Amino acid sequence: MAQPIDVKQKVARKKQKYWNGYFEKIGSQANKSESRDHKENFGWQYSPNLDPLYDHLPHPIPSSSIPDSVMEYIRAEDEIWEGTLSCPGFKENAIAYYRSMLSLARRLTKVFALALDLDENYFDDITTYPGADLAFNYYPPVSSDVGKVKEGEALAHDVGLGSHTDLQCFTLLWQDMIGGLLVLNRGGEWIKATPIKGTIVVNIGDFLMRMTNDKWQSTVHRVEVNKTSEPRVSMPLFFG
Ligand SMILES: O=C(O)CCC(=O)C(=O)O
Ligand SMILES: [Fe+2]
Repeated sequence: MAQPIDVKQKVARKKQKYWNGYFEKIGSQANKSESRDHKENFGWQYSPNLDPLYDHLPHPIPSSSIPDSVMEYIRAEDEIWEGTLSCPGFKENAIAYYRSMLSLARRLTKVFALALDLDENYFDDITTYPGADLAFNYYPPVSSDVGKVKEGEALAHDVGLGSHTDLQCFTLLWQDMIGGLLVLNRGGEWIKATPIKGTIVVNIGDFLMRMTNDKWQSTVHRVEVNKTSEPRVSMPLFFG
């Protein structure tokens, strides 16, 4: 994110058809009743080519090895990686992280299945080609940005990322030690998800809420505007 804007715009999401690439600051608004989001991010969508489950196949995986009914839902746009090559190691490290999170997510589906009194392999068949999207979120310190806040929007109402639930089954969220993530508890109070070193936050998403007939509820959460002097980084994997 420290790259010049023209380098980042080379991989701009608006040049892509799907949710792949770089999204500029104040470019999104997760909740229309709150401010635009004071964050930028780089994200990408699932590709079987990155999935450890298919390491035994030749790469790139021939499309004949993937069912047509799956191919039509693959949203990866590999050209985004070309535009990141000026950052040595970025692509390799990003993909290594993605692959470990994908493996962890699959292990967690077994824990969830057992917790729901199901066979531990219950989710295996429906996660062979999962929705698995990763984002690197970057929340710059907002003090230097205040002048750019839309007129009429009080800073007190500004958010890093507006209140929302995640769409997929669950999210594995790594966050740095800056803090700012809030979750809404069942009593309607916003609770700080204070960062704990070496841990990740697991949020239930809307699909799992639907699949469990609302027994497990998707977590409403948001991120406060970053008023510290350091940028904040988080890395969610949305899995479903
Ligand atoms: O940055 C965070 O802590 C939360 C990110 C998030 O909720 C999202 O990207 O959906
Ligand atoms: Fe979220």
